Amino acid sequence: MASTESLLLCCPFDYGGARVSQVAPCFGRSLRFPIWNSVHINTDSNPKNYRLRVKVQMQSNMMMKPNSDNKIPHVLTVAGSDSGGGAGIQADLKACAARRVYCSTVVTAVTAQNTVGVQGVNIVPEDFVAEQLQSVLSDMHVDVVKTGMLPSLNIVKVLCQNLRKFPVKALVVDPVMKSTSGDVLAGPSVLTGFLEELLPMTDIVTPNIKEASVLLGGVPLKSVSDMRTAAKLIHDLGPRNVLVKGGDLPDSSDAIDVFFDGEEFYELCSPRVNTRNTHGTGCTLASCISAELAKGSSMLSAVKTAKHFIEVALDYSRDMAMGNGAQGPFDHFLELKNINQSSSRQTRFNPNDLLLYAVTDSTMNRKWGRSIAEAVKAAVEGGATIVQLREKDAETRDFLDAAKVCLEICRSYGVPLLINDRLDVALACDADGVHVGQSDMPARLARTLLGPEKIIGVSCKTPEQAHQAWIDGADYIGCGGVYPTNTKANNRTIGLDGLKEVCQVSRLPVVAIGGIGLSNARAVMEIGEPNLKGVAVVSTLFDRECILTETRNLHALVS
Ligand SMILES: Cc1ncc(COP(=O)(O)OP(=O)(O)O)c(N)n1
Ligand SMILES: Cc1ncsc1CCOP(=O)(O)O
Ligand SMILES: [Mg+2]
Repeated sequence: MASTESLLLCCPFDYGGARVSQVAPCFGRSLRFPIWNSVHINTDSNPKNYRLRVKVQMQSNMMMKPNSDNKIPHVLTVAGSDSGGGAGIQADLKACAARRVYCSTVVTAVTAQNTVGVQGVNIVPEDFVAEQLQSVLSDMHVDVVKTGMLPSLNIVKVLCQNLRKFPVKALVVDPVMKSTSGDVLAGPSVLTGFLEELLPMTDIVTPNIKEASVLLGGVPLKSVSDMRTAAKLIHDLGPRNVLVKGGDLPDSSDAIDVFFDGEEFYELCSPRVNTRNTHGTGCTLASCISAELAKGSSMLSAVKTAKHFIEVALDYSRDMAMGNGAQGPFDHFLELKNINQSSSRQTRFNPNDLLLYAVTDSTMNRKWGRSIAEAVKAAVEGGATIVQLREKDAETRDFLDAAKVCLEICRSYGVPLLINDRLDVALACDADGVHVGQSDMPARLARTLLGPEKIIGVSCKTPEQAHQAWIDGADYIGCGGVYPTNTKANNRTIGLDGLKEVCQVSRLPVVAIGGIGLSNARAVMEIGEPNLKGVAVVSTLFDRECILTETRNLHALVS
């Protein structure tokens, strides 16, 4: 059995698709929770019973990092305490810690609560809420204030006074009115405070469909179309952005949230996770949005990251057993995996990185007598903006060694490095992500195994595949082959029309691939689809004498 600092993994292990069940000592039960640091592969004689021994260390990646102004990103949560630890202040603290942001707390109420329901509420007098606000805001630099349970009108007023006195970068309002168990946490008088004072100061408000209905005087919300209307009407109440959460919408296999920024609507869609452990999702989502804003993200990107974090956390915790009630808490700390603080990629995926996507090929490198690392170095020096190691015939160990060297090179240029097909190699070397095709590891599983931060690209030839890639949590689509190519055998060509069709339905950024070179790259980039972000090329860079020159030439053409 595993000790407190090591986990024993016993799994049928297949390099194309690692299936993992893991004994997690902290919970004393099985949990899917990919925490990788170092992996010792002990190949015994029975290939079905390979054993991976995984040592887990608390890593420096759990530390907070200062923003460009040299200040630690800081969220102040103004919310109620949940004695059960699943929601409220406790969820906010865990969410911010998981997103590596400092979190201070102003407690507005103390609830006696568990997985069954709310047994009691003790409201903190408004003077003492004011005292807590004064203590924090007068002393510490706070980037974002996030509100949860605001149980009295006077508390709302005290909060608004303090926000006027101590302005912050953003105000995130989770208009908590009922607990997950249905108990009332804020009565109708509070609504007046929301409508008259708080919402006009708010940067984003995150109601679920019941809360959206209350904010709008009781109109029922039954469809995504109703959610869009509600988002618009709530926006008219003053907040700059609105996220109406559709998790409770009946008859939907996906969790669809509607985001409205005053100009555009976005339907943010993720698969519904089948679990009882959803207590605290609203608090966590708002806290994650706050944390990302505190780190400097744009609003839409903060919302997307937060939504993805929730999806992955719910998925990891779907079987967790805590309490006897109908709704359990989930585990926020899914991210204790090995990211070396000093050298890891620090920002989330930037679609503009797809501009000039260099994909390596071992046959071409052999032909020209160079190592993978030499080829990668020349490509990034020439201006490649992202690199994929596509080493179809490499031995695992050689591939891993080469990947580590290439990762160092790419990191020193700030260029993301992805691994083609091989999640095991990507995990083992802590690459920035993977690219998978339609017959490789499904993107959804890749997301579960790699966690929310890694980049996942999926090959798509059709609009249906593009839609699925979005649902599965991919970051971008590789679309092709656009033109005929000798690099990938038996690969159907879709032409510029096929590329256009995929771009038009894709909610993800797209990179075109297949037969692209100096003669046609401009035509590809000029198809006029805003989400086509770049070209991915193999032979045009790597089946040439001078990779550096070819990359420079292509870079000049596409930028
Ligand atoms: C950027 C990019 N797009 C598409 C592919 C093709 O991936 P896949 O369909 O899995 O085929 P293989 O590369 O594995 O042969 C890609 N590699 N990169
Ligand atoms: C990997 C891949 N996927 C679709 S086409 C292709 C090969 C692209 O290679 P090239 O740029 O040499 O045509
Ligand atoms: Mg593949």
